[in-house]
Amino acid sequence: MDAAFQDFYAEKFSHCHGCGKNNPAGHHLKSRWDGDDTIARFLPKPEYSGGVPDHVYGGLIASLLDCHGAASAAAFAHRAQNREMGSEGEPIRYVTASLKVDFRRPTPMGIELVIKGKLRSMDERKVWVDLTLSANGEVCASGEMLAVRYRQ
Ligand SMILES: CCCCC/C=C\C/C=C\C/C=C\C/C=C\CCCC(=O)SCCNC(=O)CCNC(=O)[C@H](O)C(C)(C)COP(=O)(O)OP(=O)(O)OC[C@H]1O[C@@H](n2cnc3c(N)ncnc32)[C@H](O)[C@@H]1OP(=O)(O)O
Repeated sequence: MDAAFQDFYAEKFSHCHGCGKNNPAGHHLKSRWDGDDTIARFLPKPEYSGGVPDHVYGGLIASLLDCHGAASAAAFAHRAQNREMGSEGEPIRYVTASLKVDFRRPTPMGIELVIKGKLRSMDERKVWVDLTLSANGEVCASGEMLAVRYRQ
């Protein structure tokens, strides 16, 4: 499988609980291109249940949207410069400044979740990403993210 966007994060920035490869207890979310959009797949472990065992905890859903959205923002910004993540030159890094999540229906446990990102708009320093999290082809949560380019 192609490398994921997160595989190109510098070692020192790879400790995120949601997506850092250097966090042994983390989720290791992996985001990739899906045409002009982005996609990640994730199967939650049973301990991430919500109020009932067969529904996923909302905090995990927000976390997946957060990590996928921030990685997608970086990828969209690279493509806008006709580059790919990991290409030569200074990496373009984004952090989440704002994330809105709408929980539309309970997210079932035991089913691979599909997280998608779509570029809404971009300016010099900000990227707005529309997000969805689906199970069995049904959107269970949607989100809107503002990611801001990280200056350090
Ligand atoms: C800071 C945490 C660092 C952690 C990550 C480290 C490095 C990142 C590097 C690479 C990425 C690689 C790995 C990342 C791993 C996981 C990522 C997963 C996603 C996350 O989990 S990431 C953690 C949660 N995330 C934060 O921990 C951010 C805390 N925060 C800040 O560090 C600052 O807040 C920052 C940098 C966002 C901006 O600060 P700043 O001083 O550089 O710039 P400024 O405030 O001027 O904002 C510039 C323009 O954005 C507008 N703006 C800002 N915030 C807004 C909001 N909430 N709503 C609407 N507009 C907003 C302003 O209004 C202005 O707009 P305008 O230019 O038009 O006036």
